[in-house]
Amino acid sequence: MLVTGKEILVPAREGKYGVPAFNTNNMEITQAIIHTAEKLEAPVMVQMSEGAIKYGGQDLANIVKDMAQRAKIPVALHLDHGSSYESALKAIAMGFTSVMIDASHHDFEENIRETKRVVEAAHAMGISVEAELGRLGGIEEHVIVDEKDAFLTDPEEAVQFIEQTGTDYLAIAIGTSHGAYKGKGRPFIDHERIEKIASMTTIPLVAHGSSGVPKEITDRFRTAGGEIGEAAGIADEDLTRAVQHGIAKVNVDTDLRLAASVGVREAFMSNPKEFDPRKWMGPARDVMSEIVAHKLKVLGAAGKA
Ligand SMILES: O=C(COP(=O)(O)O)N(O)CCCCO
Ligand code: NA
Ligand SMILES: [Zn+2]
Repeated sequence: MLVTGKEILVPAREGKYGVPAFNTNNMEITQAIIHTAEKLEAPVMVQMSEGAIKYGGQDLANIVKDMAQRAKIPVALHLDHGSSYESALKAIAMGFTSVMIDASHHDFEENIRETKRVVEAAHAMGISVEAELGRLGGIEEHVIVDEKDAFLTDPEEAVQFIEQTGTDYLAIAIGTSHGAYKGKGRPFIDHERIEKIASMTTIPLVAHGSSGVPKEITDRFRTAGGEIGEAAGIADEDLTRAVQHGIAKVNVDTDLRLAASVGVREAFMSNPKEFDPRKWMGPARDVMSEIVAHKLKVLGAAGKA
C-alpha cells in the first residue's frame, strides 16, 4: 500500500532497523525494488530525484504509485533532494507521499526558513518531510561540496533545527558521500556523532550516500567492459551499527545504477546478436533485485512489513 514516509520511518527508528530508500528512473528499477521488498516482507521507500522527474515525469510517478498501491507491503514515494519550495509542492501535486527539501547548502537560519515553509505546506496536505543539516562530501545533484566545506552535523544544531522546523525526519552528515568514490578504502563513519544526535532527538534520522559499491559488482562491471576507478562504498557493518542508533532511512542509488549496468553489459557481451530489449532490461532487473534483497537484510527491514 502507498503510505507516507512517516508511517514507514517512525516504526523503523523505534524498532532499531533501517528502511532503504532506492532511487528509480524506470519500470524495471521500480519492479526490482517493490517486488523484492514484497518477497522479503519489508517496508521500502522509492525515491525520485528532480532529475528522475525531468526524465520520467508523471508517467514514472504513476508507475511507482500504482505498483505501490497494489503492493502487500508499505511503500512511500519520496522526492529526493528537492531543491525548492516549488519543487516540493509540485511533487506533492504529482502524488508523492514524502518530500525532501534540501536547503543544507544555505546557512543555518536560511535552511530553517526554507524547511519550515515546506513543512507547513506539506503537513497541511498530510505529507511527510525530510530536511538536511550538514553537508556530505562528494557531488550532490545541484551542489558540489568540496572537501574543505563539507562539514558534519552538529548535535546541538540538530536539536534546534528539528524544534524550529517541525521536519519529520532529518538527513545528517556523518561521513558518507554520494557516488561510487566515497574515499580511499573504507570511508570513516562518525558513529559517536550518530549516537550523540540519536540520544538528543527522537525523529527518524537519514543517511545519504549509503551505497556499498560491493567489489563483486564492480569486478563484474569491469569484466563486462565497464570502466570504474578505485570505487569504495559504505561497509555493511557500518550500516548495521548506524540503524541501531537512530538512522531509519538509508539512501541507495549508485548500487542500483551499477547493478543495472552489469546486467545490461553482461547481456550484450554474452549475446552480441540479441536485440530484444527484454533480454537486457530483464537481466538488469535481476541483478538489481539481488542488491535490493541484500540491503533489506543488512538494514533489518526484511520481515518488518
Ligand atoms: O544519497 C543518495 C544515494 O547515495 P549513493 O550514491 O551512495 O547511492 N541519494 O540521495 C541518491 C541521489 C544521489 C545524487 O544523484
Ligand atoms: Na544537501
Ligand atoms: Zn542524497
